[in-house]
This record gives sequence, structure tokens and C-alpha cells, in this order.
Amino acid sequence: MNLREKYQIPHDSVITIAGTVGVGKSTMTHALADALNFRTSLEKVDTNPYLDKFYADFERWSFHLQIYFLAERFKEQKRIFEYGGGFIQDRSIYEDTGIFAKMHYEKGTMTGIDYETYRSLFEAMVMTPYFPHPDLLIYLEGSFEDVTSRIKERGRPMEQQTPVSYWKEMHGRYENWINSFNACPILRINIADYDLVENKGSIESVLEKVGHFINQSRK
Ligand SMILES: Nc1ncnc2c1ncn2[C@@H]1O[C@H](COP(=O)(O)OP(=O)(O)O)[C@@H](O)[C@H]1O
Ligand SMILES: Nc1ncnc2c1ncn2[C@H]1C[C@H](O)[C@@H](COP(=O)(O)O)O1
Repeated sequence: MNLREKYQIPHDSVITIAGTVGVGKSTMTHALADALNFRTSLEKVDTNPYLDKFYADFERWSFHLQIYFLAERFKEQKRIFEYGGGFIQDRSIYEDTGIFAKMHYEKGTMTGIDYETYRSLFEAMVMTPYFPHPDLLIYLEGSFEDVTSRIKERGRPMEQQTPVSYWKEMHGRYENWINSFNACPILRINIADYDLVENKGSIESVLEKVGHFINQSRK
């Protein structure tokens, strides 16, 4: 019996991993996909043509970047739909609008006109048959100190040059956002409770919770 069968996780499940920058989404995405023999839908950083520019000048590039991410995520959403599920997705589309676009608008680094254009496009795209909600959103949470030390350890230059206040603002917004999120079932996992780097076997405790949650919510 494989791990997917052991924990009774349906083969067509779509699980999305949410959480602030550096919390461990990509690591969790790979670990879950390997354990379940699922496909991954990854957020590609290296090939993003706007990300470096955006970090150097938020005001100039925030709208371009949001449109780029929206297009990328929508293409991924279509791919997941066409395969009929069986995916682990690195970051949800809900975070683009609920965290990033909103934060840049409210902090004055995206204009009101751009924000409204972005939101209306988002709403038009999300309200289509390509957009079934995920079966489960795994929310990774951790202390601000743990998360910032992971950002440092990973060492992406553009993130090192970003003021700590940006990550602090984002960390606070994530807590508020998840407390009112209701588009699909949520499983909250604290990063202090597992360690996929030192102990690969700790994925089993996550799988057990995932199986339980998905089966409860599909009933
Ligand atoms: N469970 C873990 N234990 C220890 N370090 C981790 C763990 N998960 C991720 N990391 C490390 O934290 C950093 C950020 O992880 P990553 O998966 O890239 O985060 P995200 O995709 O959320 O930005 C990486 O250096 C990664 O090796
Ligand atoms: N929608 C977004 N707006 C601005 N920046 C974003 C958005 N989505 C991701 N990002 C940034 C944050 C990180 O620097 C990289 C990758 O995110 P990660 O959480 O490390 O996977 O892209």
C-alpha cells in the first residue's frame, strides 16, 4: 500500500500550500508531491521577468508583476483542471490579491486605478469553470524570527536588500488574512512542529492530517 492509499487521500485531490515568503512552501510542495506521487505546480522565481525590477522599485513595477503572476497562476490552474487534479500547488492565487496586491495598494506602491483594474481582472478570471477551489489549503505558519532567518539562509539577493519592515508587514497581514479565509478548508501547520530538511519522515504526520481533513470535508 502506498502512502496516498495509507492515508486515504483521493488521487484527484488539489492541495495548495499557503504562507508568507520563506516559510517553507516549496519544500513542503516537493515533499508532499513525492510522497503522494502527485504533480507539482510551482511558483517559478528564476524565470520571472519582473521580480528583480519589482524589488528595486515597487511603485514602477507592482502592477506589471501582479498581472504576470495572475497570468502564470491562471495557466497553472488550467493545467491542473485539464489533468483532473492530483496536484500540490506552491502558493494559492488567493494570496496574490488578498496579501500582495492589497498590501501594495494600501501602502501606496500601487495606484488605486491599477488596483481596481487588477481586481476586476482577477474576479473575471476566477469566476470561470477552470477555477474549482482546492480540496485543501495547507497554511504554514511560523514566528517572524524563524521566517526571516529562512529568508536570510536562502539568500535570494533581491530579498536580502528588502527592508525587514516589508517582511514584518507581510507576516502580520498573513495572520489576519488566514483568520478570515473561507474559500476552501484550511489545515494550519506550525513550522516548529516538523522538519522536512532534517527528518524526511516527518511528512507522514502531515499526510495523516491531510487525509483526515480531505475526507471530512468531502463527506
Ligand atoms: N522544514 C524545514 N526545516 C528547516 N528548513 C526549512 C524547512 N522548510 C524549508 N526550509 C528552508 O527555508 C528556506 C525557505 O524555504 P522555501 O521552501 O523556499 O520557502 P517558500 O517557498 O515558502 O518561500 C529554504 O532555505 C529551505 O531549505
Ligand atoms: N503576487 C505577488 N506579488 C509580489 N510578490 C510576490 C507575489 N507572489 C510571490 N511574490 C514574491 C515573493 C518572493 O520574493 C517570490 C517567491 O515567493 P515565495 O514565497 O518565496 O515562494 O515572489
